[in-house]
Amino acid sequence: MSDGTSNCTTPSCPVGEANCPIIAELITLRELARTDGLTELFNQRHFRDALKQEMERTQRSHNPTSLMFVDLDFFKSVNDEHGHEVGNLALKHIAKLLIDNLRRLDIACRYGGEEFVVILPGTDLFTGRYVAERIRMRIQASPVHIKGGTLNLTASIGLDTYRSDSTESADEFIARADALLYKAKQTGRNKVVHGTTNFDALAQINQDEKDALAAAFSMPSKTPKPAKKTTKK
Ligand SMILES: Nc1nc2c(ncn2[C@@H]2O[C@H](COP(=O)(O)OP(=O)(O)OP(=O)(O)O)[C@@H](O)[C@H]2O)c(=O)[nH]1
Repeated sequence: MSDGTSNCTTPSCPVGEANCPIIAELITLRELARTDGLTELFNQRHFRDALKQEMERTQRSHNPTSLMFVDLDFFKSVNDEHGHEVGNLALKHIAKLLIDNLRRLDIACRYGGEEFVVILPGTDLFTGRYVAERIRMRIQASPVHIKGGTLNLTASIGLDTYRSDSTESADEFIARADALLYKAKQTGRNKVVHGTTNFDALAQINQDEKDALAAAFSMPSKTPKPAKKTTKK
């Protein structure tokens, strides 16, 4: 996971002390200011800064940036049925699952409540769809272990991509991805709803490349072949 510090300078001690306690405290404070206390993911404030930075990078490099909103389904009932502490445990479980299933350079944040947001640098919509679908499936397949049993969770995901020909602001990009999450909620939950793109480019990706991509994300790339029948002797 990216530490998102590429545009931050490390403060140095004005009198050159090697283990300066003030600088150590400054660094800790800076970490706290951008971290969500419960999940230890980045907080919304850091998310906005990081997103702007990645959008600028897209403009310079022409590499797209994808944005994924992940919102747990019916989370209120988790709190209502099991209590706030179990709800907190579930949020921490999801944070860890995100970290475990993303690249180091992806930027996972807690947007607020039971809503998470992930910036996927250098990721087009096609690849983003694999990532989002994998996250959705992993959440569904990874129950939270609680006292006396397990707790099954699902999430709805909205996904969209910012390209170098886009002229929108960070707020507009956020609103676009968030609207897709809303659509996922409205149309049944536990699903990924993504933006539209010119998928003509995808026609240029051959099946081998699609298979490699699918394998990297542990996703089926094509309809599985029917299993061969075995004849019992
Ligand atoms: N345990 C815990 N619960 C939280 C926290 N932040 C928000 N919540 C709860 O998350 C729940 C969100 O409920 P809703 O906004 O109704 O969403 P939902 O029940 O997930 O329904 P949908 O999103 O429509 O599927 C509320 O009960 C909040 O109290 C937190 O830090 N800890």
